[in-house]
Amino acid sequence: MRILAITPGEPAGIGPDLLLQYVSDGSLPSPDISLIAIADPAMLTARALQLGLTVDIRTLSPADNISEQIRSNATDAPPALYVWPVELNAESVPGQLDTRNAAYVLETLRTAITGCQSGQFTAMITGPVHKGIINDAGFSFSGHTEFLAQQCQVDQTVMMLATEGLRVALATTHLPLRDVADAITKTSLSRTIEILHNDLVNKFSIQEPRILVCGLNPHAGEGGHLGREEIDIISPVLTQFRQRGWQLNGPLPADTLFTNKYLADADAVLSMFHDQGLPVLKYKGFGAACNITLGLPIIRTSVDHGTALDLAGSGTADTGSLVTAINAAIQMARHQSGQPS
Ligand SMILES: NC(=O)C1=CN([C@@H]2O[C@H](COP(=O)(O)OP(=O)(O)OC[C@H]3O[C@@H](n4cnc5c(N)ncnc54)[C@H](O)[C@@H]3O)[C@@H](O)[C@H]2O)C=CC1
Ligand SMILES: NCC(=O)COP(=O)(O)O
Repeated sequence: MRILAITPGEPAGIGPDLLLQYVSDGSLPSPDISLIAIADPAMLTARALQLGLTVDIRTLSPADNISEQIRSNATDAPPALYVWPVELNAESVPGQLDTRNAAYVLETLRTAITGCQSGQFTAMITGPVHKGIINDAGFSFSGHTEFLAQQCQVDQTVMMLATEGLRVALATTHLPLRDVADAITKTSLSRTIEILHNDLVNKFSIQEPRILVCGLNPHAGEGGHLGREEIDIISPVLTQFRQRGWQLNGPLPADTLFTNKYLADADAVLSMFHDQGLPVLKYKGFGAACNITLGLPIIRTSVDHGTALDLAGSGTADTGSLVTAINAAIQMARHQSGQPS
C-alpha cells in the first residue's frame, strides 16, 4: 500500500477545508493508495462540522504500524480520513491567523518529511502555509521549497509549477526583488539548470529536455544597454551546458518567450524570478496546476495557491489544485517504481 502524507498547512486557511472536501468527494484515484493527514484531528473534526461535511476522522497511533492500522480499519462509508495527530497550540478560527500555531505548522512538515525519508510515506503533498505568520512567530521561514532543502540537507532545490501544457521553474524563489539580481550567480544558475534537467529526465521521463531560459532584464538586457546579467552570467552558463549537448534556448526576452512560437517546442521554462514566471503559469492554469519541488530525495508536491483566508471555512474553495498535486505525486511515485503511469 502506498501512503501519501498530506499536510493541510495553515489551520486558519483553506488547506483543511480542501482536504475534507477532497475526502468527502471520494476523489482518491486508486484503492491501493491511502492518504494520511498530518494535522490536529480536533481541528479537522470542527472544520468538517462547520462545512457540513460527513467525514469519519480516524486518529492513528504513530507508534504502531500505520499500514496495518489502515488495513484493519478499512471501511466504505462514510468517507474516512486517517490522521497522524499533531496538536495545535491554540484553537484555530478560520480566517484568523495566530502566531501560537506556527510551531504546529512546522511540526506537521517535519513529520511528513521524516516519514518520507524513512520510506513510511511514498510522498508528501502540502497545503498552503502562511509565511508571514510563521516569521511573526519568530521562525525564519521563506517557503516549503527552502525548508525542504534544509531538512533534507541538500544544497539547493528548484521550485517548478506545472499545468497541462506548461512547466515553469524558477532560478530564484522567495526573495525581495531588489536582491534577485545578486542571487543569480554562475554557481547558483548552473546548479538550478542541473537540477531541472536531471529531474526532467529522471522524474518525468523526458529523455532530452528542451528548456527555454528567460533573461533577467527587459529585452534580455538589450545587448547590455538594459543590464549585463545576460552577457556576464546567463549566456556563459548556457554555453557551458550546451557543450554537454543539453538543449537550452536563451536567454530570451521573457515578455515574448511565453508565446506558442517558443512554448510549442519546449518541455519547461526557466524563469529568473518568482513573479516573472508564475503569473503566466497561473493565468494559464490556476486551480489546475501544482507546485513540485525538484532536487529532493523525496517526492513533494503542493497546491498552486495560498491560504486564501477570505475563503476559509466557507466551503467555496476550489479543490482543483489539490487534486492536481495529489495526482502528480502519485504519477511521480509510479514512475519512480517503474510502474506505468
Ligand atoms: N504552497 C504554499 O504554501 C503557498 C502559500 N502562499 C501563502 O499564502 C498567503 C496568501 O497569499 P495570497 O497571495 O493572498 O494568495 P492566495 O492564493 O491565498 O489568494 C489569492 C486569491 O486567490 C483566491 N484563491 C486561492 N486559492 C483558491 C482556491 N483554492 N479556490 C478559490 N479561490 C482561491 C483567494 O481567495 C484570493 O482571492 C501568503 O502568506 C503566501 O505566502 C502562497 C502561495 C503558495
Ligand atoms: N508561489 C509559490 C509559493 O509561494 C509556494 O512556495 P513553497 O511554500 O512551496 O516554497
